[in-house]
Amino acid sequence: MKIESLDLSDEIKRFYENSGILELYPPQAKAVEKGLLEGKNLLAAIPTASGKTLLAELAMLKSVLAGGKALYIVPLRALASEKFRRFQEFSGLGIRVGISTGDYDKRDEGLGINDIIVATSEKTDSLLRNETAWMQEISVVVADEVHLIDSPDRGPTLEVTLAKLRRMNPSCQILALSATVGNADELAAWLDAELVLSEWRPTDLMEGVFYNGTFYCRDKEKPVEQPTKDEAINLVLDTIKEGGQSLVFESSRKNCMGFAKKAVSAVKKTLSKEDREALAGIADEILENSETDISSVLANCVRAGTAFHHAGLTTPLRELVEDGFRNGKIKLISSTPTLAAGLNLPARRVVIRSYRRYSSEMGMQPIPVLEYKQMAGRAGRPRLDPYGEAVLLAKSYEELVFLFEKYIEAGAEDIWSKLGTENALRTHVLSTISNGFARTKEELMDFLEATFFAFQYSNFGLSAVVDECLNFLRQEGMLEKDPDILVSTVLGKLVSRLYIDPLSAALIAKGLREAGTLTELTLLHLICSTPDMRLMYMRSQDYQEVNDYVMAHAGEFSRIPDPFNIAEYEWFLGEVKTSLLLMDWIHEKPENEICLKFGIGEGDIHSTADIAEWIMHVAAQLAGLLGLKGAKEATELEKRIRYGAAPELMDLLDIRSVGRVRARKLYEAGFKTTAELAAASPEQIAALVGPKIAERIFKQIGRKGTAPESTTTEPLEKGSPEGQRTISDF
Ligand SMILES: Nc1ncnc2c1ncn2[C@@H]1O[C@H](COP(=O)(O)OP(=O)(O)OP(=O)(O)O)[C@@H](O)[C@H]1O
Repeated sequence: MKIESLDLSDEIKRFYENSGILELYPPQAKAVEKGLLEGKNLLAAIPTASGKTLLAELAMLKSVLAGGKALYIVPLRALASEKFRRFQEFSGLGIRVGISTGDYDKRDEGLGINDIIVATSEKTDSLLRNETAWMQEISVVVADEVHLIDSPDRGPTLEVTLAKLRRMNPSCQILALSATVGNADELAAWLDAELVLSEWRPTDLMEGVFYNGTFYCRDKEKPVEQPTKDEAINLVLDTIKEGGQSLVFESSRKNCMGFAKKAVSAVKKTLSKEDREALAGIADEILENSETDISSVLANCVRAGTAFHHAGLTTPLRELVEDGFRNGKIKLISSTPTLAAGLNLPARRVVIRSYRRYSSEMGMQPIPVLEYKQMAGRAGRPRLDPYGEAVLLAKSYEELVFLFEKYIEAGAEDIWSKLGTENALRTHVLSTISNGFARTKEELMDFLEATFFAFQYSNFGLSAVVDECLNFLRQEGMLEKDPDILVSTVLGKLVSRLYIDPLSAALIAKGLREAGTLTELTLLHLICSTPDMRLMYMRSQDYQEVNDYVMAHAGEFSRIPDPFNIAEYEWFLGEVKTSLLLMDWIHEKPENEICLKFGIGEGDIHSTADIAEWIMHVAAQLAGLLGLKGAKEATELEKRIRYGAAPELMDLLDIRSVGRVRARKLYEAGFKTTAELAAASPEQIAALVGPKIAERIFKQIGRKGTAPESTTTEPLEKGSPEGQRTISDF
């Protein structure tokens, strides 16, 4: 089906033809036949890189150019940034694109001027809770990676958000993009959507198992040279020899770093002079961006053409590795599965070195087929590779047979709603009531009928869980006591707007009420013991490694007195670790020292600080509303967590491009406030922070006798240690 033949404006057709896209891929053509461009709801359950995003673009563009507004929902902020960058290419069509991330109690009304808005499902939910006006105008909703409805921590928010959006705008078109799942028909039926099921891919995917020097795939047996003792390195070298690159997926950060290091000597020998020069440049940029031991290990790997990629790296470092791989210089990325979650970084060969994952309940378990398919689907760059190869490693013939049966010949599992637990439901019951979607139990059950959970379990058992939630919310003062009506109290509305688990809010209020003197550690412990913070800790990529670390330091951690002495606050060691980590952070301990002490990456410091800042903000708001002690202390701590600095630097830290290190340097040199800075000479400040930063500072604060220029909207220097904040994943 030619782009030319589509029911689209000429300008849209020209846009795609100019980017070399003349013909639709088969699944895209099927979607058009099923009403994609006629406003029909549609679920596309098709493989990675088979054109899902483009399919959604066509519908969004058609609606937007007819006066509509599109909302593109993704699970991760990293993905939001990727899609935002992609959609900015539509500016030539006069289309404005916005990205909504950050604070969850903001309405982001200003974003309403955009035609396409990209947001995470959590942010979308918070915009609904804050009754953002432009949400009523949405004409097309795209739910990307919709199979994540299956995930316990992100799934419930996605399905409730979709239910709310459909309730609010019954006429808006829903486009759900999913990896191949076992029950796509059920998911489509829930969304009243047409279903496009396809296994088609632009690049042939050869899935197989490597055993005893041979790659077994379909009916082929491909011997692979064994220049080293490590089979995975041999596969990487074999790929380089064929002019391709490799992604190697590992089960933990330690293993992915270890593999990248181990492959250095073999991969280095394959590099051309031009590659080495380009790689040296990337390595230097990495070292300019970050001064930790991990980043110097990464720089050394990159110089040799290998790299590792995991959530502990800061965003700038991850982007340098991704760009270096996309432009063909980095030959191997060894990664944890984060990379497979939707990021568009294909490679000729994908090696799944470990198909097991650590689960706290059952130890090492085989990953789901869906997760394997996500990783395997990264094999084969469209238009660049003749094919893609996904390789599982077997140590025995029995394992080879197991892997073929479990992963290659099997279909993906069904996905299941995880909404039916009190932990998942509590926050959504409160927000549904706070936003007026339900004023009685019946109306609440009627609303919940629209969720995927009710569709799969026909509301069985939901009523009992809902009652538990309502009782909890009433006893915590978030709902009016009258059992016949559902009305949020002022506290309930605030908790809903702040986008925090009501249980977290209740624990914070109790802690503020009952704790003794409020020290920094008390307040940090308070927020670290909330379910929202624990979720972040549990979500940390290598829960096993984090847990091992904590247990190894149990002696040290258990000596920390529990500042609360309150029965409900079991002093979990993980919270101790996070509290102590944050204490070091706000006391300006160097990032590398914190990384080494707590066995984490810089990215972890920033994502922990991101969440902690938010929950400390909530603590300040709750203390203010409830008239409890701690509002002032929490407000100050919120800012200290944002910047990782002591109170005296707060004034300087309000200046863009001045982070904790530069602020401390200026302060120690006698420039303690912006006023003292404004009175200084450019030479004095340039001697401390360099001419470029000095210029930026004076642009913002002006110099004695001169007015500051309008606040610069220029982006912070890519990866500058000052103020560069990675963003937590949702
Ligand atoms: N019909 C087409 N003809 C040629 N190229 C296409 C077509 N559709 C998409 N592409 C290109 O293929 C690549 C992958 O497309 P797209 O991002 O839409 O796939 P996807 O399934 O969303 O990928 P991912 O699973 O990584 O999100 C993009 O570079 C896109 O420009």
